[in-house]
Amino acid sequence: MSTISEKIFSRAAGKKAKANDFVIADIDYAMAHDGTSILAVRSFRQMEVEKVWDPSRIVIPFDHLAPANSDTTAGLQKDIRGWVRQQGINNFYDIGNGICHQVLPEKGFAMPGKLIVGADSHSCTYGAFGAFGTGVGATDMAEIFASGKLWFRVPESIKVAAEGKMGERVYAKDLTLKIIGEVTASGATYKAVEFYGNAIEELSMAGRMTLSNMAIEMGAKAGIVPPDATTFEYLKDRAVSDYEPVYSDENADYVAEYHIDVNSLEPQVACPHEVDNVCGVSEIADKKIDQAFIGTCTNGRLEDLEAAAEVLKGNEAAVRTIVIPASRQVMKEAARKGLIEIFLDAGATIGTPGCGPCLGGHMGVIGEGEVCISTANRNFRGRMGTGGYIYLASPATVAASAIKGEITDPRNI
Ligand SMILES: CC(C)[C@H](C(=O)O)[C@@H](O)C(=O)O
Ligand code: SF4
Repeated sequence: MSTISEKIFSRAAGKKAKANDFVIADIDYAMAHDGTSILAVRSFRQMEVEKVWDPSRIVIPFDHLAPANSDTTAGLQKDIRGWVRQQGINNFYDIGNGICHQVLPEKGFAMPGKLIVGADSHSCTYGAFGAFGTGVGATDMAEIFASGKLWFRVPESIKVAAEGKMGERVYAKDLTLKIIGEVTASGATYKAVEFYGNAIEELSMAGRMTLSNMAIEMGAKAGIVPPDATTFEYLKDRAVSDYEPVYSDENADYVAEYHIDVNSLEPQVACPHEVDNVCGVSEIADKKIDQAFIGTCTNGRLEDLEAAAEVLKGNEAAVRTIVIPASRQVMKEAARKGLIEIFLDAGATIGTPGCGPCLGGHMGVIGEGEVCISTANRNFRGRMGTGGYIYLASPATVAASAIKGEITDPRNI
């Protein structure tokens, strides 16, 4: 009896794999972005291997400091562009294409049953497609570049079941924050979380990506949604290869189970400086903010921008508000649907698709003592600027808070 993770590792390792086994697995797709490819390529060069194992399985998006914010960054990015050309890596997505965790799914690399490894901690996002997606360090990525393989300890699994009907202006982000509050920031350390229940099944792909994206915030190695008709529909005309959906056996082993009732779930907020410091918006309403940020690999998708625009339409933001679509594709659709105009009319600033100020590099860093409400996935101390305070919430809650200049329940707009 096997879990999804055990089955994926059994295939990738070419032998039966059970939780806690050590295996050497073949990687289906490997991703490194501008931030981590620099270190991965440095290590790869030290290994004195001439050619990467398979250029068609490597994806390099530039998103973290893109466009470059300094001459140092520009030089490093120039070097990687040269390396990508020299290695014949065609899946290179330069500045403005968007955030790695949006670009890979959009381009059809995230598929059920695949083992997808990224040099970025939020590579668990690909679990939304029934893949085993996980993050590794840059030196591990260098090994993958060279051999296409990496060692793993097969994780044990946890089951999270969410049932019920979510109320108006309550979204996947609220459910995700609720789950993290219950499981805690370390409650799933090195475990694969599998998500079940009608509340998960009813989520769109965008909602599932929000959920899987934040699995790492519980310490999880992966956060997997079993693939279904919603998944297959998204992948139609998009998947870059054949794929084989993988499901857990009925009596598979889980080391823990959580049940979440979403019927009475109110919009949630994660307060500084821990992601599991979660409360209902009513408990923190009226907290003054200095900045609102809508974007990131957690909540910068079309559906997120639609939810924010619905709240912002005809209103004016009381604080500086930054909107950054997760990808060029998202931005294009947002423009076509008139969302960009709604944001501009509300006084918001629109940024180049990419990570933006999410990790405090550029495009909206906050000052000492300032408060930002953000749709991102991390509110760690200093992440968006030294001495700053970050509150995490859904795009609708961030939009409502932008209008009022204080944390606001989107159902009250
Ligand atoms: C820069 C990168 C290594 C980092 C990560 O791995 O997650 C970043 O994307 C983040 O969100 O903090
Ligand atoms: S948007 Fe934020 S969390 Fe996502 S990859 Fe970029 S920096 Fe990391």
